[in-house]
Amino acid sequence: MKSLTIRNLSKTYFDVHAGANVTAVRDMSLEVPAGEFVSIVGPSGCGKTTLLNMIAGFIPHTEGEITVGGQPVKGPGPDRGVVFQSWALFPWRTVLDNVAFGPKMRGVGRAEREKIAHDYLALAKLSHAAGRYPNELSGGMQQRVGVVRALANEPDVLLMDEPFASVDAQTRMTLQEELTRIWEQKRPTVIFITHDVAEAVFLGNRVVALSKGRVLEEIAVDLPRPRVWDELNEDGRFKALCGRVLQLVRSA
Ligand SMILES: Nc1ncnc2c1ncn2[C@@H]1O[C@H](COP(=O)(O)OP(=O)(O)OP(=O)(O)O)[C@@H](O)[C@H]1O
Repeated sequence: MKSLTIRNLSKTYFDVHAGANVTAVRDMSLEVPAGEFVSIVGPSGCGKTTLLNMIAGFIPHTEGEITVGGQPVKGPGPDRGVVFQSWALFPWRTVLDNVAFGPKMRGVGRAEREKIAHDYLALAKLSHAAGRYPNELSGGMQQRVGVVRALANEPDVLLMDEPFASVDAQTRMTLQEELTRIWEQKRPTVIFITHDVAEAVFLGNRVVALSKGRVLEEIAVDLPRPRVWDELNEDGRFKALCGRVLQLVRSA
């Protein structure tokens, strides 16, 4: 697993509609030690997705530096896995082949990549769906497969942009519990963007609140793990942390 360092990072877009520059990320610095789970919250337009896209190497930054394991990010790479809200599985491949696709691209042989895929599907309690096609799965299951597919690449850094936003509340809670469980076993470094304050606190070791392209405040989440909703729903510390993060987001 690798650390992530963001130093004095800025991103300015040229907005063709307004005919002017827009600064989406402004002199931002953030240190994420290897294996940490960081949740990122902030109001719409504060630069969350821009930040994630720069870490992924999908878009260039204007100023500053991003390093993963000490190496500067110059473009996309297998050390960083990305999961978006729209999961876009390959519809013509089974669940197993979707999950095995990343290892296949890395040149892993069939037997080995299928073993990797089976292991990750088992971790996410999806073994029964291995032979199905995406259109035979519910939205929540597709979302889980999307997460598992990213994990099967064993990235050092996992970048997640509101991956559970479009599933029902019940499924979302299950996905959150599964993600924390898998993270505890594999310990990738995670950057998780969400608008959901309770989700940010439930998942993270730390919640970073952004405002207008800058880090507004960082809040350590010292709740014990494993975290399960039945316990945390009643936990005074959890509620207090959610209250604090909500206040920050509203003031941002
Ligand atoms: N390709 C682009 N061209 C011009 N401006 C852009 C572009 N992408 C984003 N922006 C602007 O940059 C700012 C930050 O956008 P970004 O999508 O990173 O915010 P966000 O925090 O992820 O928002 P949301 O929570 O609504 O997804 C916004 O003002 C947005 O309009």
